[in-house]
Amino acid sequence: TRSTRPQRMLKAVQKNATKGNPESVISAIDYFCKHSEWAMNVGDEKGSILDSVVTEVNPSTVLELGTYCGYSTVRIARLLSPGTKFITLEFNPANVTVARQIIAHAGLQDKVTVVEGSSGDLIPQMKERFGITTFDFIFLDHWKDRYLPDIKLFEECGLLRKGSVLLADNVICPGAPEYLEYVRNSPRYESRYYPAHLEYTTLEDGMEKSVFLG
Ligand SMILES: O=C(NC/C=C/[C@H]1O[C@@H](Sc2ccncc2)[C@H](O)[C@@H]1O)c1cc([N+](=O)[O-])cc(O)c1O
Ligand SMILES: [Mg+2]
Repeated sequence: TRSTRPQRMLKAVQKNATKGNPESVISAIDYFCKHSEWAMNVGDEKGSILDSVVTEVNPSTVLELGTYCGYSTVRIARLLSPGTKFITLEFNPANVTVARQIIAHAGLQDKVTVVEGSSGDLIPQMKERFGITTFDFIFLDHWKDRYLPDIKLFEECGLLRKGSVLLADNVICPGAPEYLEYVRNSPRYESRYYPAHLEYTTLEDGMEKSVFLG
């Protein structure tokens, strides 16, 4: 049967990227998406914004929602200090399989744990299963209608501390209007919008950075 887009992306990485070289994995995926098949990776423009926020926060604990093929996982993991706890959640087992191989090709398999399951089920398990008390940095890039329920879940589970940073992809396209309304109007967050474009296109998109105030 026909291969899937994530499988074809993995093949492109294995063919064109140097093992152990995260930059070459990032470039190979961006090249594949620009010249072969569009895919919903955060991309190079928004990826640079992600890089700058991760670098600024220099987190000790990181959570990513929506691994997909591992592109943003590699972008984040390559910037982390040794000993940082990084967990990424992915619902689709086929994506887990591809992501783990792309992360391994970058040589970053020891920097991140890819957990199969849905954020709604796994967020309440973070403390007991992974010994996490609070997250310093959270990247939201999964189902857009899960952004709002999941940020509320973080609050309920006591997983945010004063200064925790949440960065959300796609707040314009496809959009997460209820999430935006919440973080921009809640007195418990300081929010800032980073304008950009939908990956590999000229369509408007952007990322919202929200700092939990405690
Ligand atoms: O739909 C988008 N992203 C949803 C991503 C979903 C990913 O996360 C899990 S869902 C899940 C659920 C619960 N917990 C963990 C993972 C899916 O299996 C997929 O791997 C999207 C769409 C566009 N676009 O242009 O259409 C552009 C983007 O940048 C996007 O991120
Ligand atoms: Mg996205």
